[in-house]
Amino acid sequence: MKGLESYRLVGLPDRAYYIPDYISEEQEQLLCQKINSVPSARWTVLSHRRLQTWPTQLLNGSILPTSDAIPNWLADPIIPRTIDLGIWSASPHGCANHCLINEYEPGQGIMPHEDGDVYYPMVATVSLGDGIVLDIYEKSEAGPRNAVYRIYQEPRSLLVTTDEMYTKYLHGIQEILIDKDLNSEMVGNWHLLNSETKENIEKNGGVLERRMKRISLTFRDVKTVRNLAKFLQINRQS
Ligand SMILES: O=C(O)CCC(=O)C(=O)O
Ligand SMILES: [Fe+2]
Repeated sequence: MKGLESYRLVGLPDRAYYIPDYISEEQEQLLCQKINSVPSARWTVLSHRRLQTWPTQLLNGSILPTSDAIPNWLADPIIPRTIDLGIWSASPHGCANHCLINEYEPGQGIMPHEDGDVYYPMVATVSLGDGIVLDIYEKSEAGPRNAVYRIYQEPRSLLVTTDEMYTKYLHGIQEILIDKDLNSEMVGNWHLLNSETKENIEKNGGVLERRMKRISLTFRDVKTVRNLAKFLQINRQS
């Protein structure tokens, strides 16, 4: 893998990076197997997607109540590679300590939103299964907005967003079965996509049907960590 700067998305606000084929097909399959073999209680089922939270859910939506690491089956080789790329070099723990696994059926998505200041402003997203378009929106008080940028996430890719891309823009995935207008002008990471992906999209006139489940692994560094076991001990002693 080359240095991070070779994967920079130009023409988009500062900063985003896209690395195709970040993991292998074997690694993708193993991850899918593991994700699907956890106890069903591990899934939080929402109306438009379901998700797993590792190593555990946040307390009050802001505190990671454990110093346990993300399990190896989920962390390897993804996190060590992100560390090698230097993306956590300025983050509070120098590493991702939290991962959300989102699963979308074809036609499902996530409303435009921002991830907020609970996390160090950096997200590393690995995609599994189907490809999908991530839309980037300007923050606006006024009604419906159109995406200002679009990023096509291929399976096995890594997308990194940070700085203004994290703090000043919203991101979302439309709840549609067919992504349209996919071309070099509309898709901010077009130059970094696999040539087969581009040929396939061009052959279909810039249109792609979502046919399979898509799973995203979003790695972040939660700023506040409390070791709850220790905390309870101290409280019991006092
Ligand atoms: O699935 C994705 O790529 C985006 C997920 C997301 O925005 C989130 O979990 O906050
Ligand atoms: Fe998000």
